[in-house]
This record gives sequence, C-alpha cells and structure tokens, in this order.
Amino acid sequence: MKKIGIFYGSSTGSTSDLAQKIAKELNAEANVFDIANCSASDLLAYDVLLLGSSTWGMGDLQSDWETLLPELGKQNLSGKSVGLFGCGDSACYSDTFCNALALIKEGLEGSGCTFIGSYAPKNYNYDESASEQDGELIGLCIDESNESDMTDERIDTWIKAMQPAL
Ligand SMILES: Cc1cc2nc3c(=O)[nH]c(=O)nc-3n(C[C@H](O)[C@H](O)[C@H](O)COP(=O)(O)O)c2cc1C
Repeated sequence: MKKIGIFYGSSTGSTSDLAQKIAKELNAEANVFDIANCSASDLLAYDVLLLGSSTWGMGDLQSDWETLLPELGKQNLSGKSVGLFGCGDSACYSDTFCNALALIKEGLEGSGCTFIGSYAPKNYNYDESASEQDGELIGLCIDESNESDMTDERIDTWIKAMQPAL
C-alpha cells in the first residue's frame, strides 16, 4: 500500500481545514501535517505527497513554504507522486487565484517527482491563475470565501483525477 502524506501551509486555517477534509474523503489512509512543524526529510517517508498552500500577497506562497520549498526542491523525489491543493479568493484576487500551487510545482520541477491530479476547470470565476496550465488546473483550487458550496464537488473531481496513482 502506498504511504500518503498530506502537508499544508495555512495562515488563517482554511487550507488546514481543507487538508483534514481531503484526508476524510480519500479512500485510503493518510497522515496530515502542518509544514510549520516539518523539515524536508519528514516528507521523504511518503510515496504520495499531497502538498497544500494558500496564496498570499499578490500570488505568493503561504509563508511557511518559503523555507521548506527550496529544501524540498533539492531532494530526489523520483518515484514519488505529488498532488497540489490550496485555498484562494477568486473575487478579490482574480488575477492571481491560487497561484501558490504553480509556485510549488515550479519549485519541485527538478526533483524527479510526477505531478498528479490536474483537471479541467469547471464553474470557476477567476480571471487568471498561474495554476491553470494547458487548459487544466494543476491541482485542487478552493475558494472558501465565495464558492464554499462548490468545495465538496471540487475535492471529488480532484481525487478522481489522482485515483490511478493512489
Ligand atoms: C492580504 C491578502 C492577500 C491575498 N492574496 C491572494 C492571492 O494573491 N490569490 C488568491 O487566490 N488569494 C489570495 N488571498 C486569499 C487567501 O488565500 C484566502 O483567504 C485563503 O482562504 C487563506 O487560506 P489560509 O487560511 O489557509 O491561509 C489573499 C488574502 C489576503 C488577506
């Protein structure tokens, strides 16, 4: 059985709540960690890494990722599958919606990992997102401030997209 670790950075609790929700919805056992208490070596124990960050500033990473991501990007993650998730606000930050997912992907580009869980965006209202690439969202983008009624369906779509790798 693959070991699944869910690692999140969250400033006001939304991505933390989302991580717990994902753990419940996965049809598999998973451990959940706040990256504020983690170093890169903690993540190496897992085959599947679900990495979450909210987006702050104008399209920036949640601050706890700023030290961990460069460390993680130097590790050999070949053979590992990485799924991305996070919270943003598509009304107030419509041009940088959930950009943090794209920053994590960029930071791990040379690590040898395989990214999983992209899906076609449906019923989103943002203008632009660096996390939409080649017509697909590269991971689970959630807007708890304006579209919380869509959260469950979006989690479901993302988990289905990752399922073959879980
Ligand atoms: C000052 C500030 C800047 C923000 N910048 C962005 C942004 O660029 N893109 C985005 O999608 N959301 C942005 N947000 C919205 C947060 O990502 C959103 O509130 C999220 O749910 C916070 O998640 P957390 O509690 O897990 O940190 C911003 C919020 C604030 C208050």
